Amino acid sequence: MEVNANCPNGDRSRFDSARIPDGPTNPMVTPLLTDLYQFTMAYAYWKAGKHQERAVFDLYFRKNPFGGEYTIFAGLDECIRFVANFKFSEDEIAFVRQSLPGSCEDGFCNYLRGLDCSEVELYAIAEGSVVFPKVPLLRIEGPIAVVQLLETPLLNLVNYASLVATNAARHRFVAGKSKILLEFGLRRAQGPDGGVGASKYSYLGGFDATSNVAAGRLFGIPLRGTHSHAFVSSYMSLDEIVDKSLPSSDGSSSCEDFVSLVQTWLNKIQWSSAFRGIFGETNQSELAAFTSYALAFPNNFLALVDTYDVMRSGIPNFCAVALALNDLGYKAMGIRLDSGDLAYLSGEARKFFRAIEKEFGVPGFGKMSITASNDLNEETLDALNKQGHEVDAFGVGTNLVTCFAQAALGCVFKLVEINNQPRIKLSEDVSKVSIPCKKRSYRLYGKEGYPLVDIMTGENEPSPKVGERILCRHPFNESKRAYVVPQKVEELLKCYWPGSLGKAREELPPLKDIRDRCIKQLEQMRPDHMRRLNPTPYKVSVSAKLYDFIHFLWLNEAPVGELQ
Ligand SMILES: Nc1ncnc2c1ncn2[C@@H]1O[C@H](COP(=O)(O)OP(=O)(O)OP(=O)(O)O)[C@@H](O)[C@H]1O
Ligand SMILES: O=P(O)(O)OC[C@H]1O[C@H](OP(=O)(O)OP(=O)(O)O)[C@H](O)[C@@H]1O
Ligand SMILES: O=C(O)c1cccnc1
Ligand SMILES: [Mg+2]
Repeated sequence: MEVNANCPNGDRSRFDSARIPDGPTNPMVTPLLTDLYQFTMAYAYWKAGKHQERAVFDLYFRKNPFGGEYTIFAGLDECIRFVANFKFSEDEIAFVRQSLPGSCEDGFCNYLRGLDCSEVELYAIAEGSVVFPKVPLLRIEGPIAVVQLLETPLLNLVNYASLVATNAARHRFVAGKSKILLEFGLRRAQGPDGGVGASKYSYLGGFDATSNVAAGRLFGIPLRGTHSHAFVSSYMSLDEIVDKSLPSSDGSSSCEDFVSLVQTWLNKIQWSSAFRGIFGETNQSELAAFTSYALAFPNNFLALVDTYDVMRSGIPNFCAVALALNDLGYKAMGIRLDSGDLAYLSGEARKFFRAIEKEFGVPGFGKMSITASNDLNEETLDALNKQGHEVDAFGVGTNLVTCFAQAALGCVFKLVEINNQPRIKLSEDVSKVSIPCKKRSYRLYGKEGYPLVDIMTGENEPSPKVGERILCRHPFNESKRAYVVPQKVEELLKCYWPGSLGKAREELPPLKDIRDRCIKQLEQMRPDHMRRLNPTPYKVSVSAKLYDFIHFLWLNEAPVGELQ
């Protein structure tokens, strides 16, 4: 048995045989990363001798983000790493002691000293799943005081992760499967954790790569990048290039003056009848920058072409360098556009590349990759699609990582049972009434293979069966109900942390597998749930028995008003 050195409890045999996960990626994620009121409540539970009472909490959200009808669940891996390694240090205990209002008894410090999550069980939907409002993403059971302490960190680990994964999935949906999506947001992200989290969860949600080197190292996300305007404008002239030699790609020969070869090609393009009148003199400092970059990366030459003038300078300069590389057996990668009308410029660039292919007989030159960036978001991607464009890859930063279109997901953590007694939270706003009881949830699939409905049942109800008709009821609206004969039934909540129970525990899959799951699940959804404009809400329901129980409890708990 392989166990992590940070095992939260000296007695490792108390944990199940699966490996204890490493601690959270961010070392800031400690038991103190919670709200003060969780500690004051824990103290009060302890003082009242109530801290060991067995509680069940659900973590769920109430409304899908970005005006859509689906959400991607992300952050589970970090939640389990946190729970598995939950343990207070002496320093932390001392800080809690001094932070609690009034005096704190020694007994509470001793209690914190022995505290871990060995008595906690955590059930969850698989990370990367498509999920819907009101259905618990996590169900956490355990002694009320410790589970209460977990509320804020678990919400913190799930909320942004799921929001940005959903944002990424939505960008992927608009861009289409065939496009490359690059996450470029680190410089604009909400601090270091925002940046690293954005890279991780954008990849999970369907992006192909990130520019964030730390995220590449931490999570194995493919790294991609181009160069910036500073690189282009840092060059003054071709004279700056001292070492001009470049061996051919197969090493059989060497070009002693690559700069001259580039200039020869630029002349050829300039004087060819196909390009006459399109451009005159190009910017020579830009040509120097491109040439220099090609000398450094002959196999990966990609140029940012909008520093001076895309069509009159950037594109012809790029083509001259690419053709010179081609002479030596190298294939240039392409260009990046970072300003202007990206539909128009990508179309013009494509025409230019095709004309080069034809004029100089270079097969494949017309298919040169075009990357676009600059304040992209779902709307601009959609607008570009409608106009028609020739972009192969999109670099998306600010709007993706800051989730500019919606700041937070709004997951909540609600007590649904204590000491086997179901609890409900009432609200004037029906959508905010919690669904009581320790529950199971299932996804029911229809004839066409699409998920039809998610249904929650009481813990001890029999599970829905394939081919057996079941009544699915809207949790709060009496008139909304439907019979479903499922063709496939998938139980959603699986045990990811059994505490010291001997139960089997779900493995935490690698990020790449979580991403694959996300992509596959999104492809399985009925298209009308996915469309951007007025998508159809997915049905979330409860069993007839749970429906009756919710309404019984509601009436029981709600005081009857008196009219005067
Ligand atoms: N064809 C298009 N349709 C819709 N939006 C587009 C199109 N092309 C570009 N955009 C978007 O329009 C905005 C253009 O940005 P902006 O007005 O700042 O000018 P710019 O060309 O980027 O100039 P700058 O050199 O200052 O960056 C960006 O958000 C970009 O994503
Ligand atoms: O626009 P975003 O989606 O955030 O994508 C990342 C941007 O960051 C870089 O430039 P930066 O914004 O630093 O400078 P610039 O816009 O002035 O080129 C890059 O050239 C992109 O434009
Ligand atoms: O590699 C790039 O082109 C890049 C990286 C980060 C931000 N903008 C662009
Ligand atoms: Mg910009």
